[in-house]
Amino acid sequence: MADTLERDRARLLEVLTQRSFERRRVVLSSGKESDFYIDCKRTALLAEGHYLIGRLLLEAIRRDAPSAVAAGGLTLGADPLASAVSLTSFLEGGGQKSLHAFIVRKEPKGHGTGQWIEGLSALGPGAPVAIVEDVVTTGASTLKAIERAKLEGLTVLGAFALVDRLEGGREAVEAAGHRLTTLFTRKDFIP
Ligand SMILES: O=P(O)(O)OC[C@H]1O[C@H](OP(=O)(O)OP(=O)(O)O)[C@H](O)[C@@H]1O
Ligand SMILES: O=C(O)c1cc(=O)[nH]c(=O)[nH]1
Repeated sequence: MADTLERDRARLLEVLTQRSFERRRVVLSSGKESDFYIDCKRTALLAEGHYLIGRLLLEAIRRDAPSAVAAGGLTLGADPLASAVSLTSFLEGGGQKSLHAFIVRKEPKGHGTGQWIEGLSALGPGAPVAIVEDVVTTGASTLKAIERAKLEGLTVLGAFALVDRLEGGREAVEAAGHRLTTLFTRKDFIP
């Protein structure tokens, strides 16, 4: 099992490097400029990437937040991650141990239900959840998901991201009292 997870981790890094990592000038979500970008969606929306992300994020959640009953995060980056974790948990045994997925909107839905979180109705009040994220830069998006989940009555056990760009996001999330687990850091892409 440990061997296959290690192999999956190496393969996910290979796919992210080939498909998602680019050296180019970009403006980031925070408004900061950077000379590289990691578009994790390109990997997460590939069949193989979706599979690998599901396996590896679920394993991290089971290890660091074993009582989580759901995984979700801020749309859009987190959407395929939450889906992958949820599907994988069902395929790996289903039943009581599977994790539901949820999606935190950036703005509340402007009509209909007006809700902030899709998938909330499947979760009871105070339900323990894991926040998932693709890239952590300043940590603002992760914190937005955490704060909204808490405001909607969920209990946040921790955040789980694919890549930590090592630009202060971990410190911000931890300063707010939350644990952050990441599969990779910028050093895996720029040694
Ligand atoms: O740690 P931060 O400084 O918040 O930056 C990281 C966030 O930025 C990106 O999302 P983006 O805002 O580009 O939105 P998208 O997922 O809808 O593309 C990425 O998916 C993270 O959520
Ligand atoms: O900070 C961001 O906006 C950001 C950085 C990055 O490498 N990838 C991404 O999707 N967003």
